Amino acid sequence: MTVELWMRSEVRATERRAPITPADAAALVREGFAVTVEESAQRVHPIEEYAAAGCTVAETGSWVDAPRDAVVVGLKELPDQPAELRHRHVFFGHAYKQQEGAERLLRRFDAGGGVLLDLEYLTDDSGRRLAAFGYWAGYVGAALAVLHHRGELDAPLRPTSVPDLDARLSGGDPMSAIVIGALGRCGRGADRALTAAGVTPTRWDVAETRDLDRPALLRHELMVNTVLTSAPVPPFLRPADLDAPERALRTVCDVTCDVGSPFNVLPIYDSTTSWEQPARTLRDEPPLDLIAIDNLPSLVPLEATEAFSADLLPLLRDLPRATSPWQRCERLFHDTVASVKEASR
Ligand SMILES: NC(=O)c1ccc[n+]([C@@H]2O[C@H](COP(=O)([O-])OP(=O)(O)OC[C@H]3O[C@@H](n4cnc5c(N)ncnc54)[C@H](O)[C@@H]3O)[C@@H](O)[C@H]2O)c1
Repeated sequence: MTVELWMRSEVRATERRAPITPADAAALVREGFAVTVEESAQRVHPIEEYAAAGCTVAETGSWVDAPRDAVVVGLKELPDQPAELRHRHVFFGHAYKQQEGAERLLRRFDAGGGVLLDLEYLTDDSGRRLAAFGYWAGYVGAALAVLHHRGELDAPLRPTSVPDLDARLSGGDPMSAIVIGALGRCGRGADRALTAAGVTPTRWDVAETRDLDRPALLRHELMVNTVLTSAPVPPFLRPADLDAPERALRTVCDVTCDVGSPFNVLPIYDSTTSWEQPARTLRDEPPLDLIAIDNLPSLVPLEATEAFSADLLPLLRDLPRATSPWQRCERLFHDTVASVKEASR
């Protein structure tokens, strides 16, 4: 049976990324998938490249009328309509941690008989995420931190490319920097940006923070946090640490952006920063600025799309066989919908 994948247009006008590149769409078509791609005003790859890859081109937003069996693939939020969702949807739903609008989204699926296969929960048997944007998030976060630290970051931020950022990073003055969460995806991306800037960072991961040496941390001029924790750990920095006389730290980039979460390792600020205002002053004298942008990979849409699509391609190939990552996703969806309904009884 032919499986139909329907890549929808993203709702947000600033979202230039896509889950599947034209080259990977071509591979899927060669392997017998029917791939439909909606037109999109902002997607980084033009629709002509998808058409040349053998995809059927459809109008923006036409997934609502797609055949019932089509699997609708996207990245970020769905539009508010229709009220009932009939299809299987693959995207980041942000619907399982009681986020704003989560219950309404789950009820739309329940009403239409559709299923959310949430990309965030597509994991291997050990719980590790299989398709993620982390590497380029860490790269952009560290790049912005270096440029800000040098007084070279212009606002508002606009989508750019890795070669452009690499060129802007090269040739500056040396600085001391630390990456925490250095062994992870974002951490390795941060390392790449710092290397492009001629900086060799101190690299900390779980082993180095077990017995946390805050004074050592504060002796770095620049810090990039890329930790992913699922259990509370002592904060790396608390507000009082920012007033320590030995603080050399001037720029913090919190790629993790767990603000408000009980697992937040940087409870030194209470709201994220943005493309319009990427940096916020936390202390005046000596200065300390924060960058905490929660949509970093969208700033390098081409590289982010290519890396994500490479992760997703083997998983899409497995979709017809309902392998264990997909089964886990589907089970989680049904369990969460059941508990939402139970809670409102
Ligand atoms: N700001 C953005 O735009 C953006 C984009 C993508 C991901 N993220 C976030 O970045 C974070 C990292 O994502 P990832 O894909 O790199 O995760 P990952 O699992 O690949 O890496 C996380 C790293 O943190 C380390 N770690 C965990 N606890 C630690 C501790 N107590 N001390 C030191 N190191 C510790 C882990 O060992 C691992 O190496 C996540 O919270 C993710 O949601 C943010």
